[in-house]
Amino acid sequence: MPHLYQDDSLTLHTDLYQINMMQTYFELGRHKRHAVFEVFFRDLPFKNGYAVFAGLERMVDFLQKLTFSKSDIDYLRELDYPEAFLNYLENLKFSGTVRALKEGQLAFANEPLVQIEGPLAECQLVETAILNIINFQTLIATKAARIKSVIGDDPLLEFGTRRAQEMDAAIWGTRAAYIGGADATSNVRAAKMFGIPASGTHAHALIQSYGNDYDGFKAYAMTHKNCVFLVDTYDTLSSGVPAAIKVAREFGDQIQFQGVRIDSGDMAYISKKVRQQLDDAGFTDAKIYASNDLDESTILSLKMQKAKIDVWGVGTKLITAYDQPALGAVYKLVSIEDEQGKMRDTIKISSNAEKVSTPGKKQVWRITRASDGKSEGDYITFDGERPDLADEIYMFHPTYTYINKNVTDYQAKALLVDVFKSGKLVYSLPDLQDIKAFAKENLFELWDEYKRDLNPQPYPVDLSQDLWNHKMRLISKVRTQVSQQKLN
Ligand SMILES: Nc1ncnc2c1ncn2[C@@H]1O[C@H](COP(=O)(O)OP(=O)(O)OP(=O)(O)O)[C@@H](O)[C@H]1O
Ligand SMILES: O=P(O)(O)OC[C@H]1O[C@H](OP(=O)(O)OP(=O)(O)O)[C@H](O)[C@@H]1O
Ligand SMILES: O=C(O)c1cccnc1
Repeated sequence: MPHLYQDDSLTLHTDLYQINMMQTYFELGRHKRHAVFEVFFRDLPFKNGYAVFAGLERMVDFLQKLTFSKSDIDYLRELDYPEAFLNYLENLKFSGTVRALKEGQLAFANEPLVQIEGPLAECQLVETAILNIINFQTLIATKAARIKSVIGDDPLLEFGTRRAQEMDAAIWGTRAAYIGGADATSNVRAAKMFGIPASGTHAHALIQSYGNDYDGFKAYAMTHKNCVFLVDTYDTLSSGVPAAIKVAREFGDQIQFQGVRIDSGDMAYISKKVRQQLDDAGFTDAKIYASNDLDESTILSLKMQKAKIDVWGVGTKLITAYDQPALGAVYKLVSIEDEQGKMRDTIKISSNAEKVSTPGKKQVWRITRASDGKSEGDYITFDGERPDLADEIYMFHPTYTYINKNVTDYQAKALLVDVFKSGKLVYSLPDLQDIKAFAKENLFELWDEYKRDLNPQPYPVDLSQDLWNHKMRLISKVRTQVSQQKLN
């Protein structure tokens, strides 16, 4: 086992280079300069049309508890950081201001999801953990939403813990999956911690230990009221389902025969046969559960084949975000206090147009039509611009500016909400059930074209005219400065 410290903290859950930069800032008297960083991703995960933002609650907890413990400082001393710097770290608490999307909010590429401002060194320290949390949880919430979008109203059970990237990922991934669309989880600890419905059937081992389906189901029925029997251990149609029916008949009202689970084979063919067998036996209410490497494409295919599946158990491909292991959200400096105490907006230029950052402290607005609440797109402004008070806005594509429209009769909703003000938590964290309901509600705002799993239309994320002008000015200013710079 690794060293376990009595005073373990998550504060060192950062990359060494953050501490190194903090040291530079500290020793050169720059650590208290006011800075603004923003978190955003450049590409939506899974080629989906939207992402479901998740991770805020854990991020808040992390920031609230941000202090270097004695053993943290001792460890940094071993790494040879100077005493004056260690003294500074010893007294450090998060004193910054944070705005973020609410959990469950729909998010799109190139818009700020989280905005952290405060003393430069503090903002730098927290980058790694914030990205770690937001990237993972947003990824899993989005994957769950994709899966749920093909499942519709049928229950989606999250079964992934055994295949997750270790324990933390199973726990927080389960929470994120619940926000995005899962209805219950097999992970008992996650269910207990977050108030997620716990759900489960039984494994093949139970049947194997009794040697046949009938004895296995009977044993389970003797010890449980609610029964879902796993019918594919030996032969689903000739043994599993007939044995489940026999036990259900024998136990009658003593149990609630909820249904059967199939976990192998051609699930379209088998589920139809199973449905027939259950119906013929009079168990028309018994549900058919399915699991086995399911994801949105196999589920969609099974739906198209009219598989008779009522409840979907999804593990590996959900909890590991199988087809895309990471979301690439980044944390970029957008504004910094200069020598004169004035804020100076910063930009990062790249030969790749998509990678040029948008300078300045911003706000994101969701523009919806007043008539039906459908979204026209997102509109990024300088903080302080008020599109919600205007009668008309001009929305244009930030690269292909000839794609544009004037929007009237709209509502503009500011998406970044206050979370911390000067280190003090000012946001009351919603209940998980409310977050889940909020995520579902948000989807109603999106046109179906943006929601389809395959090749969705790109959702407009536009800059206000002022912000766009500012970005263009800064690009040419920085280019001029770089070309005039004499390095030798
Ligand atoms: N009718 C179907 N249409 C499309 N995909 C299906 C259908 N039936 C099953 N599948 C999927 O095909 C894959 C079959 O995988 P696999 O060959 O591992 O299963 P199996 O051999 O039936 O069971 P086991 O897991 O015991 O090896 C799974 O991902 C399953 O979800
Ligand atoms: O396929 P997933 O989407 O990851 O769903 C979870 C899987 O975990 C279980 O299988 P496992 O082989 O671990 O155990 P079991 O078959 O003995 O239940 C279960 O039967 C599912 O097949
Ligand atoms: O309850 C189940 O059926 C279950 C739980 C975890 C993994 N696979 C199946």
